[in-house]
Amino acid sequence: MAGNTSEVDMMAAAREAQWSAAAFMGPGAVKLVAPAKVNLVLAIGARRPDGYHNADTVMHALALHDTVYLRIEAATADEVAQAAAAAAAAGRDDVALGGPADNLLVSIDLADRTGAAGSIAAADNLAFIAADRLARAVGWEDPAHVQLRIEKHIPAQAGLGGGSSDAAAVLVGLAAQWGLAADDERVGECARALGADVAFFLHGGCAQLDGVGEVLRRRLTSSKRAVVLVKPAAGVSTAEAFRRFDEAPLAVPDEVLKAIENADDAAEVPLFNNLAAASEALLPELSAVRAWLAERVGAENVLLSGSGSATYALADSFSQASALATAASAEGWWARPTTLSGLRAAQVPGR
Ligand SMILES: C[C@@](CO)(OP(=O)(O)O)[C@H](O)COP(=O)(O)OP(=O)(O)OC[C@H]1O[C@@H](n2ccc(N)nc2=O)[C@H](O)[C@@H]1O
Ligand SMILES: Nc1ncnc2c1ncn2[C@@H]1O[C@H](COP(=O)(O)OP(=O)(O)O)[C@@H](O)[C@H]1O
Repeated sequence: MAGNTSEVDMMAAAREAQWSAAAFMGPGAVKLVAPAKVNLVLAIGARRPDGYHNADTVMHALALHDTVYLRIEAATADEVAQAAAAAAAAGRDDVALGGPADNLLVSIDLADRTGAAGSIAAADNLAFIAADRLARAVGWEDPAHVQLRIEKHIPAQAGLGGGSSDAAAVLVGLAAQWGLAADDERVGECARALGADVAFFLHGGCAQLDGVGEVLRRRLTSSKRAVVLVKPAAGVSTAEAFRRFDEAPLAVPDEVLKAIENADDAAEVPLFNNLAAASEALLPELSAVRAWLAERVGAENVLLSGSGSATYALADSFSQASALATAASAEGWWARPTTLSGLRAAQVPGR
């Protein structure tokens, strides 16, 4: 039985390697890095009439990242329409049609590397929504097949911004492929409209944002400090965390706001998150993760990232982060050692 399983795994791995090489080598294929983030500070304020909350946040990119491959194949309008009809008839949900003239047939191959495979229909994938929105914003009407392969190392519903970062990477990749300037304001507008987290990933590193968390205020000097991420199997829905927050909103102490304003360097930012209590109320296991980490690195170095369900702890060294990840895995939690980083959603040079 064990022999069979490993044979099957090897076949799957070989097929996947072949698929990947065949589809994404050669002209027109690009490789993009889509980093995760943590919120060093998440200071949630008042609820606005549109349902979103004012948020003052300091985000930091991580070395942990998804990898997004993008390949565009020119096609005729008829070919796109026929392929879309065939995919719909076959009930395929890995393909979605977008663009201002229904001119982009986007296929998404999601390869899970987190060990917690979740399937997302292409039409719901933020990577597709990003492509669709950007094509509409710039009036890109050329018919084409857009092939995306997303290797997911960032778990979903973790507060690590994986979906948002994939979306930012697609914006960056398509903008380059379509000859838009790197700072074309329509790219930034699409990012801000896609969700509160997407805009950060266009800047990356360490940055302070306000608005609902999508408006860049300023950049801070980034850090390379080692970090361990620990996440229970269950995720937290961001929308639900905010609903719970509204039942008992927690104010942000003035000292926190002052400390953010005075910090020029990520290392000077005190960790703070007034959404964490709402997420802990939704998922009590988060308190256990927090207590477990606090005992090992001190409570001041431990925080829930965004709405969770990943908690991060700043470690003294990468080997300490690795040892903590091993011990946390033994508790049954998903855990990874990584570092804070200066990464942003970007094309890998030479690809
Ligand atoms: C809380 C934060 C902190 O970085 O991150 P995550 O934990 O999701 O990673 C973000 O503000 C989330 O950003 P993002 O994940 O892009 O959320 P969105 O899709 O924009 O919003 C999901 C839902 O959360 C609520 N929401 C989000 C942001 C905000 N400032 N106020 C809100 O009330 C809204 O109900 C919205 O419908
Ligand atoms: N490319 C994607 N990767 C992960 N999740 C995605 C993606 N596109 C859409 N989603 C949806 O968005 C939800 C939240 O995204 P996620 O990356 O988990 O961010 P966060 O935990 O930071 O809010 C997921 O539960 C999933 O349903």
